[in-house]
Amino acid sequence: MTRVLVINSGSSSLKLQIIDTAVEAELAWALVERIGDPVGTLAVRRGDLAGSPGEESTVEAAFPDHTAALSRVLEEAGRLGAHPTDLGVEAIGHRVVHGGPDFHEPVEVTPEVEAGIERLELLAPLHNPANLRGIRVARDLLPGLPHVAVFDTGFFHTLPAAAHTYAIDRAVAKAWDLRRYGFHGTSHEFVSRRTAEVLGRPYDEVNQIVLHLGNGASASAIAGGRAVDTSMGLTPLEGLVMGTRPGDLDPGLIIHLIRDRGMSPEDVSTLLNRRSGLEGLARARDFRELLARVDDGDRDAALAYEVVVHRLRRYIGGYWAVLGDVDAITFTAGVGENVARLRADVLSTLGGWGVELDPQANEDGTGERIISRAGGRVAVLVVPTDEELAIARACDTVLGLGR
Ligand SMILES: Nc1ncnc2c1ncn2[C@@H]1O[C@H](COP(=O)(O)OP(=O)(O)O)[C@@H](O)[C@H]1O
Ligand SMILES: CC(=O)OP(=O)(O)O
Ligand SMILES: [Mg+2]
Repeated sequence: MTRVLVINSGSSSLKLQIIDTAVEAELAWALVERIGDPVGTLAVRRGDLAGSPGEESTVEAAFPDHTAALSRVLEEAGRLGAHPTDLGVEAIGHRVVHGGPDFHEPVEVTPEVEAGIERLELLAPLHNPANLRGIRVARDLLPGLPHVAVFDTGFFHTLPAAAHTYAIDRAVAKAWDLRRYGFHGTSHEFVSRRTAEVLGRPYDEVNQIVLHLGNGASASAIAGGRAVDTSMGLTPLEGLVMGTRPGDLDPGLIIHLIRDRGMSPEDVSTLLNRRSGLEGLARARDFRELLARVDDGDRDAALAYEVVVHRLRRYIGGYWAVLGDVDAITFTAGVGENVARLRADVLSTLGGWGVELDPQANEDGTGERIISRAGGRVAVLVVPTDEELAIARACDTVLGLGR
């Protein structure tokens, strides 16, 4: 039996799962949101253990920081009989967003690894500081267990040079490791492997475009199992329009704001990381709120939606040309899995390229499925991502637990 606690620490959230990797079952699950706000929420659920029904506990309270959030999760989990110690957890796996030039594969966290993750905080300010906090808090509260870091950038380590190179002075790029790294790689790999399995084809024979549309959003082009392009770059700012980030923009805009408009680099970082995307265009906190406002006739929301659709089409078209031929387009993550209307709108111009949705499968189905018309040239799928399961499997491999 191999049991792993997986921790995905966000800037203001904490997601946990205890997974039995031998049977790939989820034994417990927890989510804390709005850490640092006056009132946050916590939900803990115990899985269906040995036939006994799962139980859930929800709490509204202030969680001043990640330590407070994790200790409360452990307390509630203990009440439900789902404390990591009760469940015999042997290792803790962490999602770490930026692996920089040094980390490509999942690794056991040593003091050197921790220092490396800390050095990368500047490049992923929404993510790496929280990831590191998650590692430290978990070590304090659950001493004696090995920790494994799994990097979002790992899967994109093998991008061809043409796709990862910024066309700037090579010496500058080399001195500071400035290149496109790509993120959400754990998800793109998991989802693209599942896509091939659902289609019943060998992974290395399928050309695919994966659209991971969550709070952060990214696209990837995968040719026969190898990522050949992805939309995020040196940082998770580049590419698609996201919840609070703009995706692609002219770097001249940043120079202009700092040099001519009196903004500090810190102001610009806040603008681009927290006050752009859906939030900046329409003051929408998330995609559900955006859609509700579009339906109410809100013009800012309608424009934001159009910008999202336009950008997605541009990436799909670009990746099609990079791949030469596309077998499958797969949607995943919170928005990609749940918003049928966005999937239909984005693909509506691609009928001539052999992309045709089955409206019923798109709108009424749930979970993992093919949503294109039977017999069409290009398969379109929804595949729920499971970064936690992928991280738990990586822990097994790194620590040799399953043997
Ligand atoms: N049923 C739904 N309908 C519309 N949007 C949804 C739905 N469920 C989740 N979302 C959207 O998904 C996004 C969060 O996706 P998720 O993959 O959980 O992001 P992250 O992991 O980055 O926090 C939010 O914009 C949320 O509004
Ligand atoms: C890299 C990234 O943007 O992650 P998330 O979607 O969790 O914010
Ligand atoms: Mg996510």
